[in-house]
Amino acid sequence: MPSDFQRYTVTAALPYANGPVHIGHLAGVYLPADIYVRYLRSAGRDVKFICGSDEHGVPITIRAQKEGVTPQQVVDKYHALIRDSFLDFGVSFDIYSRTSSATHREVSSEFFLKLYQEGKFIEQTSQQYYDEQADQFLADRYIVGTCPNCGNENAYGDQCERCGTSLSPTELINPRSMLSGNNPVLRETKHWYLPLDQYEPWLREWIVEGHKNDWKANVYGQCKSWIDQGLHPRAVTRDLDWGVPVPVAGAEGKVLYVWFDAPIGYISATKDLLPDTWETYWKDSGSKLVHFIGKDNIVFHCIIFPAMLRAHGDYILPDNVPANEFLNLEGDKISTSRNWAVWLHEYLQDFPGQADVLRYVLCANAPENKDNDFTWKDFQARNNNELLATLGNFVNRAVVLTHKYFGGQIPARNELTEFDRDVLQQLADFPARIGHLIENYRFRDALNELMNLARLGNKYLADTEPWKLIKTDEPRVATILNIALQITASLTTLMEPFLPNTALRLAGMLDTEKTPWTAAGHADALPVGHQLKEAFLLFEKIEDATVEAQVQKLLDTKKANELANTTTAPAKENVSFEEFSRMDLRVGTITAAEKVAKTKKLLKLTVDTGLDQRTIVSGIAESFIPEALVGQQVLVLLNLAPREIKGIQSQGMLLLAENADGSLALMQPGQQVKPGSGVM
Ligand SMILES: Nc1ncnc2c1ncn2[C@@H]1O[C@H](COP(=O)(O)OP(=O)(O)OP(=O)(O)O)[C@@H](O)[C@H]1O
Ligand SMILES: [Zn+2]
Repeated sequence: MPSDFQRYTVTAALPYANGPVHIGHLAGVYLPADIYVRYLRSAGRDVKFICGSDEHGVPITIRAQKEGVTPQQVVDKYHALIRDSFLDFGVSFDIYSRTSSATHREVSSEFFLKLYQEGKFIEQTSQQYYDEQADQFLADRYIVGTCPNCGNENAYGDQCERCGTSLSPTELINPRSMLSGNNPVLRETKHWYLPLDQYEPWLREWIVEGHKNDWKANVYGQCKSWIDQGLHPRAVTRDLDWGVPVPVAGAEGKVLYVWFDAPIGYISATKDLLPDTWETYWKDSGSKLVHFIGKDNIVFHCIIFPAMLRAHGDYILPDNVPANEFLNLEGDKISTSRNWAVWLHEYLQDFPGQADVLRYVLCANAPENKDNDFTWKDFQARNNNELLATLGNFVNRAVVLTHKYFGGQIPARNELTEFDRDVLQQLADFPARIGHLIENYRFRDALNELMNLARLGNKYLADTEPWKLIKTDEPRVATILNIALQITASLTTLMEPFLPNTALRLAGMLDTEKTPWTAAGHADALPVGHQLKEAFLLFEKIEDATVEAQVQKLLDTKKANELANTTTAPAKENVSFEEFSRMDLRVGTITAAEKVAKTKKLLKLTVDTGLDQRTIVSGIAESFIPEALVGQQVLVLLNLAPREIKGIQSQGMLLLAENADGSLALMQPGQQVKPGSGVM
């Protein structure tokens, strides 16, 4: 479906600058956006790729307070980290701006002011929660309480993260201030609201009627359900001191709501990029606006922001919002606060030069229509079995054989067989097919088609077996390798949106320039006699140990989270001193230790108690190696009634501390003491 748009304005969700980028962000938003844009550029379209950090809002001020720094310091740190890791990953933004910039303040203020002056807002005074100790209104996440929907005791003032319900602070049961922990009081405050209910008929016509067929089912479905439920006026200002000040008199101490200012950030970033011509990309109906986002941002990009743009009147509306579902990690929801993520900057450090492997895996497994799971095992398998065994192997064979038989020069194509013609015809069809899929936001299918071209190449070489023919029919081998190399040249062009670094390296090996999309699919991309550079491997095998180390890192995180979450057991009832003194607690020295046969947990210990050498059976085999226990001093309860365990008479008990993860630690005297010393 070749479009009649003259230019494209492509945005990717502004990352919130209170944490680094993880693989969920990439798979959901930045990678598909980058593939789309790289393809459009290759196809010769006029496109601007816009992004930047979202730097306002309550989570940032809360984080700053916790860390004892200013909000500006928080956003400076994460803005730089996010910007640099995107760059290393090859996300080819035309601009990566930020909403704390002067341009943004100006553009968002003007936007608000125009709507204000034209009477597009409702002004409303209402009762809102106020923390008297902190002397502050409690916006959004500054207030927590019990969710009226699911009973979660830690729901936020704007949303319950457990059941996903969007809330207003006054709906919370038993509200508490995040600042002081106190119960807040209600106070009057004035805010401006965008009356979304007034836009409902228009939104219904534009989305429910107008985009039924071209928007993704998950996006369309969510929008329709929001509209069907009925829309309500939404406050676009907050009582807060971090953000764009509300630019009207009498609004001191108020800022624009972060979800009002953030999408305007796309516009201000475009203005930063193109101070003179930015308006063409936002106001000319020949511009196609596409927002790449994850599913939790759908309502903001499909309902609220379009209503804002419509209220303003000068702007175009998004042509499509191809939102993705969520990527999970090893079966669990990715979470910044629980550190359950593969962080982009860490990946780039752990896998230097292998950004494309992650790009490949995240695209092949992207959550396009449903939530999906990233596992390290799948990562390894896709690298070793697909990138290396299919794509890398084909290219390597074609180039190595050409060096071996023809000194690295493209050999002449001689008489063609039926098979050759068929393969060349198939080759010719790939660019349009892949391009069509990308233009329809079907990136997984597009990548699979790219791999189908590599599979075609592999099959062609496997079926024609040039390494066998070389002794008898050199002209035939020349034809075969010529065709294999034409496929390789097309692969270079067609892989660029997905695997830009590999495309560059392969172009180096073929000694060609970067070619436009239209140059792919041709039988004469590489002229006869053209000299290739030396062959090298495009992909490396990823070993078991490498992915095991990554899995271990996640297991460590899981353990740390469990430890942090376990609650200390409640206190037991009091005992009298008399009861306590009846216990004969002593220091003993372990003189021998061995595993009890046919058990997993039991060790048979011999302990020197000062009175005797006695046998104690203890369930500690999973925490200690027997040899390491010999010579250790331990606390022993001597007069615990003897008991037979697995046929062994056990006399007494070792005292141990148990960690939340079940691991055990010996209770030992702080220094060596005589065996049999009493404990009191
Ligand atoms: N696991 C995920 N899978 C797909 N998309 C995601 C995922 N996590 C976040 N996104 C998307 O990435 C974009 C940027 O996310 P944003 O910076 O707002 O962080 P977030 O949604 O708060 O994520 P997190 O809570 O993990 O930090 C948003 O459009 C969001 O929908
Ligand atoms: Zn809930």
